[in-house]
Amino acid sequence: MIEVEHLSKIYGSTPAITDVTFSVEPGEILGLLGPNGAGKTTTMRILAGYLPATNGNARIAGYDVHENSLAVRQRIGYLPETPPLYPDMTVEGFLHFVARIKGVSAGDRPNKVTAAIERCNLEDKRRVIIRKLSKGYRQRVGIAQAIVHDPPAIILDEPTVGLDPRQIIEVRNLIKSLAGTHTIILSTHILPEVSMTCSRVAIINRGKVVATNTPENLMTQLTGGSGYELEIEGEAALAKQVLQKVAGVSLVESIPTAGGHQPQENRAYLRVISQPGKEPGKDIATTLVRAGFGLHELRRVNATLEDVFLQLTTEEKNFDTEVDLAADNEGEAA
Ligand SMILES: Nc1ncnc2c1ncn2[C@@H]1O[C@H](COP(=O)(O)OP(=O)(O)OP(=O)(O)O)[C@@H](O)[C@H]1O
Repeated sequence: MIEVEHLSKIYGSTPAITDVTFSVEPGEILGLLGPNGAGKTTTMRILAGYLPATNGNARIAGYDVHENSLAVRQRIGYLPETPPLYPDMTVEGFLHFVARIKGVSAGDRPNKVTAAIERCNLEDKRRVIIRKLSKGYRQRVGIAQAIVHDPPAIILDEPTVGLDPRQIIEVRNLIKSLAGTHTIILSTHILPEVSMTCSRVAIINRGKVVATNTPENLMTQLTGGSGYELEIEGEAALAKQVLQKVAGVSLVESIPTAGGHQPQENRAYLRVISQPGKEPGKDIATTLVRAGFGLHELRRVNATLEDVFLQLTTEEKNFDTEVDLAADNEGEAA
């Protein structure tokens, strides 16, 4: 439904995005996740037809966003970072206006406006002037204007930014309810948002897509699955040597402490990453005890999306792995 190929944008001499490639299948929610300045807004503005790319191309429902920008605009709903609202209009009046400029016929408009109002839980605010609405309600009106013409694709730039926790949950649920019947891209710099809302994630850093996959696969592929945290009595370097030989162990590293406890004297703290699909916990315990180490704690820890994100966006050396992953995905999508 959405195909982005080798997209680049250079502002003057500053590259904002470089060779961005990803695709979104019908009915999917793709999260574009990246730190501030990563290039999320630039990518979304190009997709929405508001900004020409310097290189590459993007298609929505088969239409090139640059060459067929009118056809694309009719088929997408776009919520920019700041919702484009007319504060002196009522919610209903504004949605009628948007429906008209989006090409909805006069006969269809009342039904489409009512459907958007219901979908976004705005029934109580139908006749309220937008200026008088809270930020959360304004955001809902922003989403309502994006979906009022019932577009197959929806592009949402940081849809929960500035909302309170309750409003965030409501907006996330609303977005999830739109999946299936709509294809959605949302941008965020909030990690839990991606795990909670999106079926796939494209991590973007310094203008480049460094990984694209489901949140679960990213965690498994990039961190090698789950692992264990250990608190032991004995020489850490020796314990590492012993554990490295245990079947199913891929990596052993020292950590400052385990389980968030205060580190104690004469104790060593280790993190063991297991190979995907392996559970070496029992053998780790047996091996350590047989080798004469005191085992105070062995806890299973699952890799989080935060681990993956930090690995991808802070360590330059990991970029090779990331590019491979992105390439794997392109292969899958083709
Ligand atoms: N109009 C512009 N002129 C020059 N540089 C720009 C312009 N717009 C964005 N940039 C630069 O392009 C890069 C990407 O910006 P972009 O707004 O796309 O990032 P973002 O991921 O959306 O960030 P944020 O989460 O902070 O909104 C940044 O380095 C930014 O400074």
